Amino acid sequence: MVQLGRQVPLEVFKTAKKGWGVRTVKALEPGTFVEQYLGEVISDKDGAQRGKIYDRIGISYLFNMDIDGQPKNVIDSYLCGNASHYLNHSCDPNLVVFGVFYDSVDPSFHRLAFFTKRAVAAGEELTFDYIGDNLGDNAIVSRRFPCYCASTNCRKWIHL
Ligand SMILES: C[S@@+](CC[C@H](N)C(=O)[O-])C[C@H]1O[C@@H](n2cnc3c(N)ncnc32)[C@H](O)[C@@H]1O
Repeated sequence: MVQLGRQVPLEVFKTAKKGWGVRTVKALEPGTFVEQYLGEVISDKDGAQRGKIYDRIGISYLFNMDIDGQPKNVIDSYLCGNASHYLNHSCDPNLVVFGVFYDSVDPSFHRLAFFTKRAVAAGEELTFDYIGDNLGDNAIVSRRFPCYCASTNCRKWIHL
């Protein structure tokens, strides 16, 4: 069983073009639990309202909890959260996010847990795909902005 409270040492750092980001202090094996996305849990309706405000300031910390295509709650880490608040997008990410039922079986109140999808070197930036592979099409509810992930398969724009 994954202990969601046990975290690997992370460091928030200033990236060249993406604002703040998160890197791992230690090398990580594939499949390592890294962190969960924490914040205020709000309805998808309230999330849409806040999304409009965040669009105006050009940054968003909303994470859609949709795991089955049905409207669900949204996690907003703008005011409270943990280091995952600073995780940036990559088109070739080293993290994957899963909906995890940990202390509730209510389908609206699962946790969002990040795991490594490959081996990660110490000091490497941790990223996930904002478009989402396990969590429907809108991992973070927002807008469109140019992608600076610099991976060889970069899609150039992030459409949220
Ligand atoms: C959840 S925040 C991530 C932390 C953010 N870098 C910061 O400084 O607070 C999401 C925002 O980070 C920026 N961002 C994340 N990934 C990016 C990327 N690959 N290219 C450009 N900007 C990115 C965008 O401004 C996006 O709205």
